[in-house]
Amino acid sequence: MRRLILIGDGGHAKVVRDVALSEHRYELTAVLDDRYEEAGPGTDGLLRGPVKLARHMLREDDGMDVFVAIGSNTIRRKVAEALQAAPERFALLIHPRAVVSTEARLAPGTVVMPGAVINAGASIGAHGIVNTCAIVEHDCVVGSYAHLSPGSALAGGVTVYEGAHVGIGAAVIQGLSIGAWSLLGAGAVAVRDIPGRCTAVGVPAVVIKGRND
Ligand SMILES: CC(=O)SCCNC(=O)CCNC(=O)[C@H](O)C(C)(C)COP(=O)(O)OP(=O)(O)OC[C@H]1O[C@@H](n2cnc3c(N)ncnc32)[C@H](O)[C@@H]1OP(=O)(O)O
Repeated sequence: MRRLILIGDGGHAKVVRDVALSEHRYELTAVLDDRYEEAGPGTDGLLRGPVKLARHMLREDDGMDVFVAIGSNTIRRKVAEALQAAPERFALLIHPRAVVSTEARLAPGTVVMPGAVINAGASIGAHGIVNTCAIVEHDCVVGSYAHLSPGSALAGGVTVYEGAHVGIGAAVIQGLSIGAWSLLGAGAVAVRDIPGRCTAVGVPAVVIKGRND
């Protein structure tokens, strides 16, 4: 069984940890987060320590992989890039009760939460989050560092560009795109393409502001 370092010890990481354990492919070894200044055992016996330990641990142990379990798309990218690890050292975590087509492609560093459905021809980029019960219909293309929140739905052939966040319960009708690093608000319905680096809300979704983060 390979060993796994989880980076991040917040709410999202709790759920990622459940997914990792439910797959029985990994033995969880360490939970690293910059809230910990020193390395030491946590109450659960796992190593706790700052994120900077990860690079050394990965270098020293070929049987160890890593997963960046940080909910913020921008921070997840920053931390994943700083690790400078080969793509295959980033775990791909899929909950056993997610439904993923054999004709879908998922990149390393991505997590698929329970109840999510990813249909044929869809692809999910690296370090994505397909959250609880999200639906990714056939032929969708989801970029790296994107987050599809719980209960969100992409109809067929939707493109979600890098770093975009589709809010909880939001929907995108077929063939449209959500621009890079944009946020589609909770419960919104996109009926037109949403440009990059903006926040759009409502039904139908309209852009309310730009985003610089
Ligand atoms: C497991 C997990 O927890 S995964 C995380 C899932 N989380 C989400 O999906 C959160 C998505 N975030 C949202 O929907 C947020 O409300 C945002 C990002 C759209 C807006 O947040 P902010 O940038 O802080 O804007 P703010 O709260 O000031 O709202 C701006 C205006 O938009 C309205 N608004 C905000 N969100 C929405 C929404 N989802 N739908 C409709 N209108 C909205 C506000 O009422 C406000 O209107 P007003 O100016 O007339 O008063």
